[in-house]
Amino acid sequence: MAGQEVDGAIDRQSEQAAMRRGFILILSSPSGAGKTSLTKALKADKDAGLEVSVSVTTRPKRSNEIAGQDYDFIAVEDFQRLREHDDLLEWAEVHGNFYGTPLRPVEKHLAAGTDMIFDIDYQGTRQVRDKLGRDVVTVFILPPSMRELRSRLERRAQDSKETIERRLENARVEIERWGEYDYVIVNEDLDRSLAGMRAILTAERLRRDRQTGLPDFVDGLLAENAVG
Ligand SMILES: Nc1ncnc2c1ncn2[C@@H]1O[C@H](COP(=O)(O)OP(=O)(O)OP(=O)(O)O)[C@@H](O)[C@H]1O
Ligand SMILES: Nc1nc2c(ncn2[C@@H]2O[C@H](COP(=O)(O)O)[C@@H](O)[C@H]2O)c(=O)[nH]1
Repeated sequence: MAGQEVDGAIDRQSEQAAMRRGFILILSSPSGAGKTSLTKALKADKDAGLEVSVSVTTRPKRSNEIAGQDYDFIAVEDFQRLREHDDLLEWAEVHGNFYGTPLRPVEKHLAAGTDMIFDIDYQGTRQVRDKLGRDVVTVFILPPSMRELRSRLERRAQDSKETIERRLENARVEIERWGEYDYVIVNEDLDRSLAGMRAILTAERLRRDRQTGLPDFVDGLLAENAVG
């Protein structure tokens, strides 16, 4: 019996040590640098423990996209309604279309202590950082070269020639925002970039101020020491 109580105390201490506040990991980059590829790879990796935010957009669906999974594709009037009702955590006009992050799922996941990943532009990143401060971790993804960026957009073969040119023209303005981010990854090799993302996740999860159970855990440790 005494042994079980001791085991129970240890279990409770482990639970306290594991308690954490959830955070939002934001990825931004010029179009084609690899945010979606990295986000999908992390989503597929159950060990990463990340919920992916599904944005709403007024952009037309690409042939390889699934509505409700890649985006919720909505009309401009519906987008305006979401904005007016404060249903978006952030929103921006990017490459001539509107994009926004629905607020409710974010509130739900963060309250449950689940970390989330956002693929959003620098304008949205500023809004989320202003609202949520230290619960936000930001990563900027750079392409290895502008030539490779163009080649990735062309190889993806999902946008018209005009759309690709417009995105490449906007790339300079976006790249110039790199200094506003906590971490920067040059996405040359996808596996190496993924390893970098996992390292960021691990380090951020170990931050002292995110481990909300630590004070009780340490109290337990010290009490144990006093007895023993
Ligand atoms: N490290 C890499 N090496 C080679 N190709 C890559 C790499 N990372 C991504 N790609 C390819 O480049 C293309 C663009 O990648 P992706 O769609 O992930 O970019 P993105 O940053 O999400 O773009 P957008 O902002 O337009 O959504 C895709 O075809 C993807 O397979
Ligand atoms: N501010 C926001 N930006 C977003 C959101 N969802 C996507 N994006 C950004 O838009 C561009 C283009 O994306 P694409 O899928 O059309 O290629 C890219 O920079 C995304 O990061 C959002 O909810 N808010």
